[in-house]
Amino acid sequence: MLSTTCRNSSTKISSCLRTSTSRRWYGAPAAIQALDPRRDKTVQVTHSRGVNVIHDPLLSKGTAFSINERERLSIRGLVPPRQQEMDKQLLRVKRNLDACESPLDKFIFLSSLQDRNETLFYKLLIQNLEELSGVIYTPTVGLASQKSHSIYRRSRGMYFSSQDRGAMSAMVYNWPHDEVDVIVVTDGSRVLGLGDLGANGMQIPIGKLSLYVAAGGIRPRAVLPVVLDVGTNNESLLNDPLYLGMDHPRLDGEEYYSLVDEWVTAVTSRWPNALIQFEDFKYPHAYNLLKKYQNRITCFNDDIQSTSAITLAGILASLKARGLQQDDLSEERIVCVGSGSAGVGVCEGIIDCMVAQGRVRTREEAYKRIWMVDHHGLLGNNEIVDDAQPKGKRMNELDERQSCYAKQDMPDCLPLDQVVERVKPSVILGLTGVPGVFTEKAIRTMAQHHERPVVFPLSNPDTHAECSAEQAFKWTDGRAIFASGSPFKDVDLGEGRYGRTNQCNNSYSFPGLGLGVTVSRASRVTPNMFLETARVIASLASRSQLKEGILFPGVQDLRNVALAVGTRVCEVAYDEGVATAKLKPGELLADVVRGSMFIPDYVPLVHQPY
Ligand SMILES: O=C([O-])CC(=O)C(=O)O
Ligand SMILES: [Mg+2]
Repeated sequence: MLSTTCRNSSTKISSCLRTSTSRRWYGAPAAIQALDPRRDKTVQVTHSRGVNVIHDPLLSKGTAFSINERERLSIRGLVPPRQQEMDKQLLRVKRNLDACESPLDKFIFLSSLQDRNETLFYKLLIQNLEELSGVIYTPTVGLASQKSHSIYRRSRGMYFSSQDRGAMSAMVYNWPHDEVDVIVVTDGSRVLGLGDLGANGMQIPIGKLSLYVAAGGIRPRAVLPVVLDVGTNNESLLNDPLYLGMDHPRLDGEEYYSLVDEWVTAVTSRWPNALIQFEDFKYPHAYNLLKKYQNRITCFNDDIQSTSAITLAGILASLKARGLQQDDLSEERIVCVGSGSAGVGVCEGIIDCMVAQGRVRTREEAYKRIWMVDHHGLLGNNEIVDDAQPKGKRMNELDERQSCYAKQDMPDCLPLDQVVERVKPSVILGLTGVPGVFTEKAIRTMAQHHERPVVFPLSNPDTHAECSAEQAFKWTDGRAIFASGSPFKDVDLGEGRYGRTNQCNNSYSFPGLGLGVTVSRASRVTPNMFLETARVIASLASRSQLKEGILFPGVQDLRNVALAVGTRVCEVAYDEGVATAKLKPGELLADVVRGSMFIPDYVPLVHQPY
């Protein structure tokens, strides 16, 4: 467990790392260092020349090629004569970006920059992470996904579709890079809270992987965004002549699972060490795939597991903010609205934590602390007659994961307002994808019973949040502890007081997780990695920040958060015996992790003939 004594977020993160690594040290993984020319800041070697260098976003320096490089790489005369360093380039791209009128224009501009010059793109992104994560990631990436087929410029990543059956093990060799550390894959069936967007879902893996690089320090050439295009049930996309995905309804059942299986076999045969992140798969496919693969390959599901880690971190931090014991979650009364992959995943993480804290004896006891509500109402007992809903309406739809939460002493399908009235929850979580589901009545009722009600509308993008920050603070007289999946501005409460908003998004958890898994070359992603991720993040805000309702460091600090999480995940990997990177004694683990993080600086580019 990391230190909880530090004060401000950046000193806190670094001293947490010291505390963490003082327990043990590991040597630098020589094999890993040797793979990346950027880590030791020496040179980058390429077989390419001329326009192939200028047009390769991983090699291109735009106008920053030196005279020497221009000569040796045969690009003399192919770029303007003046050599311009990165600071000037940054000035130009930032000005152009600021001139874009809409967030979608900014998205298109940044995608084009990423396609021209990844080093510059990542420098700009890291320097402006808070502002730009809202463009390349939620909320704007949601709009960009909806419009992806009409704003399409250039392909990024790989598509595997229903017409590629039998060809996938060959297709994976079409990807130009032998080293792939992280793959983010979606079938586009539940893109954020926006539903089925088919092949347009590609923008999500691209955005996630941009954060893997910017925050998690994974190398740009070692990431692979993937869409499994199994069709779409989105009629308006199917009828749109510009749509770029397969024009048939979604495959399901055996047809679906065998296609995913062919893909998993193909990618793991070419890149056996890569971490696979399943993203935005609809329930129950998300769970079925996780169950099938989590003990076979290095993989996890972002919406189930890393959303769970950050939400747990938020609840743990809120305990401290409310002057309660962080190591006792079992006194909380939690209403979770949403029973899909994220809802169930978040609740499982909370249950795991309650059990790990040793305050409940069994999981059954822990389930009693969570009331789950779906679009029908409470998951309750359909034997208890309630006029509000016809008896037996929904119970048989629940699977074994959801039915653990069904309350035997309350009527099934009880509406949210009545659930809140009866339960008097301290925490309400929204994972529905349905905007406005948190009613004024429900939140006001919470505020009557709790000094600081914890209100987390977590659905993305912001237009799909269960309530806005403004509503949460208005309905609680400014007393809410508020966190949302997508960013909301702090709310001016008057008289110099502000309602502080937190972004409780898995972007706080997955980059560090991927970093730790990559550096340790963990063969499995284990439940403890998520629990420890939550604990690390929950320990990062200072006492005074917590008092104000600030639960996490800001988005601008995501790189430091990833470093703290990555270090802890590495430790867990070695402790649990799943790490496979061969380490020699000599360095602190935190230094190894920090030293492995990609930094977007130009290094001399050297041509090497084949
Ligand atoms: O992408 C995000 O912002 C968080 C996430 O995984 C989701 O909402 O599906
Ligand atoms: Mg997601």
